[in-house]
Amino acid sequence: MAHTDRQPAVSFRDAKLVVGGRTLWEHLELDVLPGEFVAILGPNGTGKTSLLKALLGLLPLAGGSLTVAGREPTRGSSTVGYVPQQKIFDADLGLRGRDLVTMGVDGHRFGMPWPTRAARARVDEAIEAVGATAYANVPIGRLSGGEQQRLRIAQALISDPDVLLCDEPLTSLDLNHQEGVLDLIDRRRRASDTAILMVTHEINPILPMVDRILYLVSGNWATGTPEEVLTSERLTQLYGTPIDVLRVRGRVIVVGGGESPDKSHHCGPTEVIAS
Ligand SMILES: Nc1ncnc2c1ncn2[C@@H]1O[C@H](COP(=O)(O)OP(=O)(O)OP(=O)(O)O)[C@@H](O)[C@H]1O
Repeated sequence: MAHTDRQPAVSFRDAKLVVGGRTLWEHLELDVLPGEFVAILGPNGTGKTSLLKALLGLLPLAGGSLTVAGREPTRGSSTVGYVPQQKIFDADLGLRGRDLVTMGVDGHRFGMPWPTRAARARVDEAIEAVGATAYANVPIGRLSGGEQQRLRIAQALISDPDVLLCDEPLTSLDLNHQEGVLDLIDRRRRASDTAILMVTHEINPILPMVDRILYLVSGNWATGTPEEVLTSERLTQLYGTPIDVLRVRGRVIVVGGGESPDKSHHCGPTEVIAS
């Protein structure tokens, strides 16, 4: 549960991001409080991953300001944990899950050749916390998608970050593994007040734990609770084309009409957001 009396974990003020000469979004105003869970939605190419990169200090803003735990984001900071989009590791890669997690110690994501005894103990703890002890010494490319994802989460959390960024962490996971991964993330934010920003094309699996949504569309954006943002009126306004939001047995289905935005989504032809 978010605490309103503390400084925001993340704060965008009149923020503008330009990538490759194109303005992805601008005038963005968003505070994310400690312990808050924010889902970032929108069609392909609207700048969701780029927003995470700005938070990681990898992309500078073209205007406005951005702070993470009160400071400008810097590359490699241990304040921010990052679970990147899933990439398949080569089965012949020598890297073990344990090595991957070790790279997360103190934000040194690109290697830590000689971990100290204390670092090794932290790695063991982080691996145990995600339930990955049994396969931590197996080459990571031989593990299932869900097992790999647990180890990525351990890597992202080992530096005890204030903010956890997740880029489509549920892609290619079955329902069981989706639930396992979400449970890990949700437990963490409850136990440590970690703010979560999760990019996703599938809102339904995370709907029960989402506090707010940031919805990006073609340079425009909307923020609010799921009930506020996921309405036909709000999304029609945002997309500039008729959109219907349906609620079916607790699931949200967004249906575009005419020049529908769903063409640019990963989902089926009529469902913009659905699991
Ligand atoms: N380094 C770069 N140079 C030029 N253009 C880039 C660069 N990185 C990203 N882009 C472009 O910026 C736009 C936003 O990319 P981004 O990955 O942030 O989108 P996204 O909303 O996360 O999309 P998706 O849902 O497909 O993952 C895209 O058009 C992309 O091609």
